Amino acid sequence: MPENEVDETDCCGNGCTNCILDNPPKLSQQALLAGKRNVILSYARFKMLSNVVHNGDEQLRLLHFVYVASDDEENDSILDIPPGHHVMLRAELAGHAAPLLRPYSPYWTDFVAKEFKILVKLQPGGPMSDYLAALEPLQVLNFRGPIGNYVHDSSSPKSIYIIAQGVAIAPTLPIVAQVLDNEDDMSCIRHLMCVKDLQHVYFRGRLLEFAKYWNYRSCLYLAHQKCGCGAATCDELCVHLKKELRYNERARRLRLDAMQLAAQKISSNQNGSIVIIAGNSTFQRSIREQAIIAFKLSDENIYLL
Ligand SMILES: Cc1cc2nc3c(=O)[nH]c(=O)nc-3n(C[C@H](O)[C@H](O)[C@H](O)COP(=O)(O)OP(=O)(O)OC[C@H]3O[C@@H](n4cnc5c(N)ncnc54)[C@H](O)[C@@H]3O)c2cc1C
Repeated sequence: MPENEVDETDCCGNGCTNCILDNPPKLSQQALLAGKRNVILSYARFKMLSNVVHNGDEQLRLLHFVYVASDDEENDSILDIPPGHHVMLRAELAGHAAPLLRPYSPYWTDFVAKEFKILVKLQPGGPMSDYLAALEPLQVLNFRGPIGNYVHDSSSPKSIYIIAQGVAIAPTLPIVAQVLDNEDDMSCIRHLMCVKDLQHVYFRGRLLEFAKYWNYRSCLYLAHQKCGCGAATCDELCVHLKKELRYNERARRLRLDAMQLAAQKISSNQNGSIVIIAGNSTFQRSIREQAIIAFKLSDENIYLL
């Protein structure tokens, strides 16, 4: 059986937007070109290198994994998880008759060293969360992928609107980096983060590094941020909010809606626009509707991660 083939037992049953049954792990173009094998196409063993608390929040963990080769394996492989794709974690847990499957979206991958990192928000009482919370370095887990349908074509520059909710900012980072790291890519990015307040903005330093590029701009939408100005809403021009922001950070104390999205419209004349939405399914549905109103886009230009 081809190593990227799937059957019903590969589905986690959570109704993911990009279910593995509709998006089986794709053969890697880069691996084919390099004459190498992508190690993660069927379940592969990955050793955990670290399990680190993020942003001072015990419920948030940065997990780092490296591929474990078998003793007789030749060194003819790579790890290709393209931006915007996720992987499936399979774990056999005590008290569960069948293996437990949960998808996770890497925010960093090393193609040659065969390593990747994920940001995990532990869900209270969730079986995979309990398992991951207690994981010690050197424990070995099984992952498979890459799963997804987002493809970026650098030869056709676009206006790219990336809208992320909370921790789902993580899988959007490689999508941004893919554009900014290629100086021939003329695409322009608007990276819009929807979070409760500034405490819940993750990878803030990384966003500021991105902001050095001419074709990138971000904005934080803070639905419940308090501000000394006492007004119902304000933005980075407010002296009180500005004190809480880092250099050049842009923020609005309100929810992102169609009107706010339209105000983020990129003025340059690109080959069309796409919208990428990362977050839970309720968020994806709601932002998709707002994006259709704001940018008059059709469904094929909207990617849900
Ligand atoms: C494509 C995809 C990519 C994902 N990538 C990541 C990732 O990179 N990092 C990450 O932490 N999680 C990610 N998730 C969610 C992850 O797969 C698990 O659902 C999560 O870790 C909880 O698993 P669990 O077994 O502990 O709890 P479950 O038994 O699945 O859930 C326990 C409780 O938490 C609730 N819950 C589960 N997930 C969420 C959520 N996101 N927001 C609010 N409530 C929730 C459930 O409704 C339930 O009440 C992704 C999900 C999808 C579909």
